[in-house]
Amino acid sequence: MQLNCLQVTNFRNYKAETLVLNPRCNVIYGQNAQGKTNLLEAIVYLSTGKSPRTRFDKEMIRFDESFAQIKGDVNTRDRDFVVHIELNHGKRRKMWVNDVPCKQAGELSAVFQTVYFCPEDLQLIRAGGSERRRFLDQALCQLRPRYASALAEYNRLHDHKTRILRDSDEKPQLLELLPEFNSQMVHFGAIVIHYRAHFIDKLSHIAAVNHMECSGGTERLDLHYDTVSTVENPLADVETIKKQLFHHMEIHQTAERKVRLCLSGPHKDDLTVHINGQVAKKYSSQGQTRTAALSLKLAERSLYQNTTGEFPLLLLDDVLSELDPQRQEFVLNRIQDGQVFITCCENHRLETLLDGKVFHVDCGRVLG
Ligand SMILES: Nc1ncnc2c1ncn2[C@@H]1O[C@H](COP(=O)(O)OP(=O)(O)OP(=O)(O)O)[C@@H](O)[C@H]1O
Repeated sequence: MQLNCLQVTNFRNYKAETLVLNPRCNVIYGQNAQGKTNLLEAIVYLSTGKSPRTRFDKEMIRFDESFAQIKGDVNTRDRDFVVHIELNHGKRRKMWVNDVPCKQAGELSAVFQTVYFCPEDLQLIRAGGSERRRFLDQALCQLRPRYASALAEYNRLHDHKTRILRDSDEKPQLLELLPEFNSQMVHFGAIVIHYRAHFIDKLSHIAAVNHMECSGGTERLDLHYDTVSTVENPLADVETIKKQLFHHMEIHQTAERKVRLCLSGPHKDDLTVHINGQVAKKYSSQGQTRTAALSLKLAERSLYQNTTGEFPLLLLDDVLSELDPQRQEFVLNRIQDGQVFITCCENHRLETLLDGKVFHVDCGRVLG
């Protein structure tokens, strides 16, 4: 899969730019704050309908402009697609694939997929469970449309149930709706757990191999899926998970009403990471954290390739300069296939190493 051409209009600090891209490697270089990450953000947004940096679409519209557009010419499964998104202040965004309007962002991921890696991804190992859930969700939503719709439905129900519990003093009659909410949440929650478990199962094997190799054969990486305690085997079929999830909700009903919070369901899931038997979040060094985050992201990329037969676009935002020579070598060896985008502050040896094209970015202009 490859992005042949990217057009941005009024996107972040870009007025109107068109980049004709290399099928292998595209190096985007420039001083700080010139617009390198903005271009990667545009590509991620085009493939997922989500920005890796903000929840608010309006932030991506150029200051003092009323709209922004991103357009990409994509080739995948030997077919050409034009993916197009328009953002407008005060209006819903619009998305098209080959001029056909899209209802959901998942329709974009059906055309092309991206794996984005930036220095903040160290938080994947260091931060709380929400960062790792975000990683799982972002990866699975691109890979499995059924997961994306089950998750959206689950989140909608969860928000609604949270409001009912929160406002239960003022509107106690709404508590009568909870059994219906619980049964719906169990239905969609079981699908979410099922997909997460299978994804982590496959990811853990590839990530462990990556980590072992990247650490020079000295470190063992283990991933473990932590979900609702009554779910005995998250790899089981959806019906079995449903029953066990339902049991958990039942035994937490009274407590939920008391603390007015949703205490049961996969919204509290986590992916625990161990390095040589120790919890990475607590004990890993900077280097181990970087290696583990890298191993996970590159495993995500391999998994896409195993599932779809094509490599997703790999976007490396200012990460190589943060890595020591051994890890740089590891990354560069791993990305000899598929299309890659790399941002950096200097036009260094990458172009020759990976046989690609270099774009110099300066004040929101692409100088070629
Ligand atoms: N909506 C917007 N309209 C106009 N300019 C914006 C908008 N959002 C961000 N910018 C500008 O974009 C620039 C940052 O771009 P970006 O994050 O791509 O930089 P970068 O080249 O990746 O820098 P660094 O190397 O420091 O990471 C800033 O100057 C910021 O003010």
